[in-house]
Amino acid sequence: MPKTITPRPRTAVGVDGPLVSLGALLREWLPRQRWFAGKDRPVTELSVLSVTELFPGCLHLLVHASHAPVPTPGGTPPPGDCYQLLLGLRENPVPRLERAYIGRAVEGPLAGLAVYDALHDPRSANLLLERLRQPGAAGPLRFEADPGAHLPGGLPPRLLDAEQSNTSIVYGDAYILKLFRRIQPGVNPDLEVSAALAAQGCTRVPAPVAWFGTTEPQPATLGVLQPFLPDATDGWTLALRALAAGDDFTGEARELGRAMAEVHLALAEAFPPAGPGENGRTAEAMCARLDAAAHAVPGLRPFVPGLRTAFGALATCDTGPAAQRIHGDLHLGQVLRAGRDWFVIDFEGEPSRPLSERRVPQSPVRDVAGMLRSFDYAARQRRPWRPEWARRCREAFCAGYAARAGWDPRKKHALLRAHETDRAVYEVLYEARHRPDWLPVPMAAIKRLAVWGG
Ligand SMILES: Nc1ncnc2c1ncn2[C@@H]1O[C@H](COP(=O)(O)OP(=O)(O)O)[C@@H](O)[C@H]1O
Ligand SMILES: O=P(O)(O)O[C@H]1O[C@H](CO)[C@@H](O[C@H]2O[C@H](CO)[C@@H](O)[C@H](O)[C@H]2O)[C@H](O)[C@H]1O
Repeated sequence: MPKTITPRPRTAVGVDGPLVSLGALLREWLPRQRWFAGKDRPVTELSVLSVTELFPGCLHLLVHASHAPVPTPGGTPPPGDCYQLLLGLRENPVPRLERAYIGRAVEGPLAGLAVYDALHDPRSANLLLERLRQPGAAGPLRFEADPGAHLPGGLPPRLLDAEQSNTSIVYGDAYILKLFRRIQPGVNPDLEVSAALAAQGCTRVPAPVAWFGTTEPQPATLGVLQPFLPDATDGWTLALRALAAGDDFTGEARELGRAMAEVHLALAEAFPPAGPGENGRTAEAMCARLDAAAHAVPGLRPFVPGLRTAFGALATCDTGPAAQRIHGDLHLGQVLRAGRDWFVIDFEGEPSRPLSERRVPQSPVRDVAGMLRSFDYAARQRRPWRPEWARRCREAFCAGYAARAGWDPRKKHALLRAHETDRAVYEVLYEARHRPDWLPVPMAAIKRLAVWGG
């Protein structure tokens, strides 16, 4: 069962804690947030795991949202998730913070105060940067910085309003702070991997300059500050632009393949290799994920037998490239092009998987499959959809990858197909939960992948 930070007894909001007043507000507000993972299951209880006054008028909270357990094949989903919140408290709602307004506390010691998401407030964002500039402790929170980094103060903050799994603030177009929203115990691979790659001398990944975490109720990473690439455009935007203009994207795709191979080589240097992947175990895990996804998304059920053949073929094929640390959630939105160079960001892995699982070495083919799926997503953004455009980008990406990695993903047919299928299954679940309008995109791939040879 995925690990999550779980509540201790007697701290439940609405029981007798000092935050008695926030329970009702958060219960209504949390499920509406893009980053809230349990949208498909009602919240049965909210508990406050830790509260720290970060500065006057700003509370840092770790909150656990419990859900009624739903038995599914492949395991019971976690009873809930832990989320990081920064809450601003003011006497009166501030008009310019209207979008961030959560509500007015009606009971308890905070009664009468206006409560809002403090990350929208430039004053709180500034104070947070100041905290990162001065490493040290605040209650259970620990702020740390790269000793070689000299962070300037007074950089104007700007909240990114991209649809994200987390929340990011850009400071003066020089740094970007990502606050993880869904918190699991342990070091977050986004910090762990980017720090290891920086130590390795890999310049394709922005190196962390400061970060913070908590020691309670269990050690966990809460946020990472990295250099911001001001003139960068993400691969998704570039791909859609090329499609709209009828432009070829194969040159970019080839370069991207090369860049990704370089990152994989650096990752293999930075973390001990794990030996040949065990395809049988990987196939079993893929089958279990398929069953769980089909349980949650009925539209997937007719395709299960066909999809299983891809996993069956994996179980009996050659081992393939050694398992190693990988990106884990690679798609066009995770790569940035600045000038002629591609950079790779967000090494967090698939947000719905337990951290421990995301840190396990996996086949690099998984990342290749993620990017191939992304070309398909992009090509389906236009009508009529452009299968030829996607096919050529996929070829070019693999060719660029092969030129640098020394092995060609196209020659690992069964491995690639199984990982692409597993990734499409993940996408079906992701879209069903977060963006039901997008569900037809991965479902189209599912229909294709369920037919052997398709
Ligand atoms: N170092 C950076 N430089 C420029 N833009 C960045 C950088 N890091 C992230 N971004 C922008 O922020 C967006 C969200 O970042 P990401 O790490 O993918 O967050 P999430 O995990 O919430 O999806 C990216 O799509 C990109 O546009
Ligand atoms: O960027 P995140 O780490 O939050 O990743 C999650 O959200 C992505 C969408 O924003 C999702 O990616 C899927 O949609 C993309 C287009 O928006 C497409 O390029 C990807 O190929 C597709 O997987 C990702 O799966 C999810 O983990």
